[in-house]
Amino acid sequence: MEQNAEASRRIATLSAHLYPPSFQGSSLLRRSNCRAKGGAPGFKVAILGAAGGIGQPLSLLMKMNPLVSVLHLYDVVNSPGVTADVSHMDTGAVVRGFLGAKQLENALTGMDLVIIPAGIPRKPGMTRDDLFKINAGIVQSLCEGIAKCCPGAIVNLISNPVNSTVPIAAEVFKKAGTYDPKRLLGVTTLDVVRANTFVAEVLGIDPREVDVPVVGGHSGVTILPLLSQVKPACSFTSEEIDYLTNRVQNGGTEVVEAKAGAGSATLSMAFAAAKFADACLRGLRGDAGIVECSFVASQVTELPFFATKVRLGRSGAEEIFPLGPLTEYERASLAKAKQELAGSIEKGVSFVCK
Ligand SMILES: NC(=O)C1=CN([C@@H]2O[C@H](COP(=O)(O)OP(=O)(O)OC[C@H]3O[C@@H](n4cnc5c(N)ncnc54)[C@H](O)[C@@H]3O)[C@@H](O)[C@H]2O)C=CC1
Ligand SMILES: O=C([O-])CC(=O)C(=O)O
Repeated sequence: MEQNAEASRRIATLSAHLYPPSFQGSSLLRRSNCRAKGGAPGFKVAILGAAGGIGQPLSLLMKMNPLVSVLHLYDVVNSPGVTADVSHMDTGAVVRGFLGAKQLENALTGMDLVIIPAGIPRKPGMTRDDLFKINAGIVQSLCEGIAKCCPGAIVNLISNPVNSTVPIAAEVFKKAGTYDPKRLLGVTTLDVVRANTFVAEVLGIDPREVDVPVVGGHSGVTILPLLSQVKPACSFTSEEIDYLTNRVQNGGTEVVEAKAGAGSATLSMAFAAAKFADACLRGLRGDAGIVECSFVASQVTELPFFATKVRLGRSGAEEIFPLGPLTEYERASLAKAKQELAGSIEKGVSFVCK
């Protein structure tokens, strides 16, 4: 019996490779299903926008994550190539590729975690809000697919402007009757990653030892590093506070300008997204004490969405931590952040509710 099963598994694997790597037919699915049965236990993760500047290195990093058993790579272009490439890595996750809107539902069905880096990036001179026109519609249609095919999945939203795309996603889920605020997380990890790096440089220590809470949102003055709450405990001069706050707030623009028209942060963003996704998966597994900053539905301020530290658990963002004591400088920055955030959130909400 066992020998027969093993023989048919091998034949299925071989015959799947006789077909061109077309993503239209069922040959790919047959091959994947065959391998999935023997796959490692773990979570099912989809990346939407997997062939992009962020999507490709993120696909690589998620294929390396031992908590991932199945990895679905979806894009409107080039996903077959990225899938073939990543699928040759000898790690546990089974990789399947999906191309174009007709395959979105198959890409999403059964997923535990959906990561969304789909959408256009900035060029020099643009703000993140300039991306709204195109990215709002992309996020809306992808979230409609999530509501239909995997309404219980955790969603990690990367597409900019995050301050507006997270409210868009929330409205789509509300309309579909599937909204669970705990499961919708805007990814602001890159702000924390940058803050840790820049603070470590100033302090002359290893960035892996530094933890800077970054609150507010993910654009310009809405990005607020709380330098009074850095771990390990330390103090900064007012010049250092100005320098660090500005550098973290403009980290994205620094990369956009350095890339000179070739896009925005992709590699550091893939690193940050993989770090955040791993934290979400460890939370889903039931690990205790998983805390990350994220832009979520929140009652920490009067705004409906705000980034603060959240505790990640089996159902997503299970606890949202308050801001903690702020300095006068931070209180003034918070007021500016809230003013800009309010407009960006409203813009996202009215895009869906218009
Ligand atoms: N949250 C954050 O901290 C950060 C967010 N971003 C944002 O991430 C987004 C992606 O950036 P990059 O990867 O550099 O851009 P990219 O242009 O290199 O890749 C985007 C990918 O999305 C795909 N795409 C477009 N429409 C799609 C749809 N309807 N369904 C699925 N895929 C679709 C494209 O085909 C492309 O492969 C941008 O909006 C960017 O601003 C970038 C860096 C940091
Ligand atoms: O700056 C951009 O456009 C991309 C981004 O969000 C970042 O790098 O933080």
